[in-house]
Amino acid sequence: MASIITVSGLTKTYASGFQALKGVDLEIEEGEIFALLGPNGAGKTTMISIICGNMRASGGSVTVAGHDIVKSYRASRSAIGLVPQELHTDAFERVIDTVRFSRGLFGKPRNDAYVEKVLRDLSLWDKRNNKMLELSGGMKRRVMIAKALSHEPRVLFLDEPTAGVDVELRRDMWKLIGELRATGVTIILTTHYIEEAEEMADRVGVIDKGELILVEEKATLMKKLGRKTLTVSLGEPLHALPAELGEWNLSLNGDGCEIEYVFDTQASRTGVSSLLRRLGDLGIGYKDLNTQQSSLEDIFVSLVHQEKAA
Ligand SMILES: Nc1ncnc2c1ncn2[C@@H]1O[C@H](COP(=O)(O)OP(=O)(O)OP(=O)(O)O)[C@@H](O)[C@H]1O
Repeated sequence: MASIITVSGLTKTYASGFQALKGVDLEIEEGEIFALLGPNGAGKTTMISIICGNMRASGGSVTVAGHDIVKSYRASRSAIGLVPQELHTDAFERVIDTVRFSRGLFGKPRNDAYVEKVLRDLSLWDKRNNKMLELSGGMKRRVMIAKALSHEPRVLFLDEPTAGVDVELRRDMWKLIGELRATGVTIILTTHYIEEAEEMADRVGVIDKGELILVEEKATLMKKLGRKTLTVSLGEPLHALPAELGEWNLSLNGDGCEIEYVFDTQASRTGVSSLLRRLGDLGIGYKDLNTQQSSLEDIFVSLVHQEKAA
């Protein structure tokens, strides 16, 4: 598939001397949904701000739809729709006017049929004459998307589209983004939520401390991330793990009162039932069992570790 965005050797050093991007290379394919994951301060917003032309890079280059973002700023910027994290619109403005106004900012001629299509696609047509202050939070978010789509961009950036929204609204937003992709728009979203990447993305990039440490097909990444930790609370503390438990990768914690087993949830045999059977055979009794999915933070930590070790 053809690339719609090419990022090469991108660096950013802020005036303070802080290096927020340390040479990022990335190709975004036309028509895909790409999720950019990263802990706070990783450099996601810095990278998006540079691609969208809101901030200057210190080094490297970016092209959007074939246009260099510095030499052909207007052409590259008009290929992009950006949905920022914060909602900022005039509370007293009508929905349809704010969307038309955004289109005008890009020098595009008025096109009522297109604006109607965008508003209908986002289920906002019935609200077109409402003032922004009369809308719910979810509707306001959809207006922000309508504004970003108003000038017919080929790429849509969504910066944490579901930060701080409830589960139901998050699911609506995922459905909506899937529908937008079906219209041919390439979508790049940043998120802290692994479920969001799992639900929507075709590919996932992980950025940490200004470096893109991994870019992978989602299916491959989910396989790697499908880890859980089983904690077995023992009836009696153990001084050491018996040799008979050597075939499982276990650790003994909590002053010998807990056995921890990290397993791969995608494996055909997780080893959980055989471990519990072996504990029974050895006469090791337990009071409680608890499993925990690796958190996004654990995953980052383990990815960063793997990267450093490699
Ligand atoms: N204007 C600035 N001057 C100096 N340092 C900055 C500036 N803006 C951002 N930074 C630093 O650059 C790093 C990357 O910030 P950025 O906002 O790109 O991260 P992020 O991945 O978007 O984080 P978050 O998930 O918290 O939004 C952070 O350490 C941040 O403190």
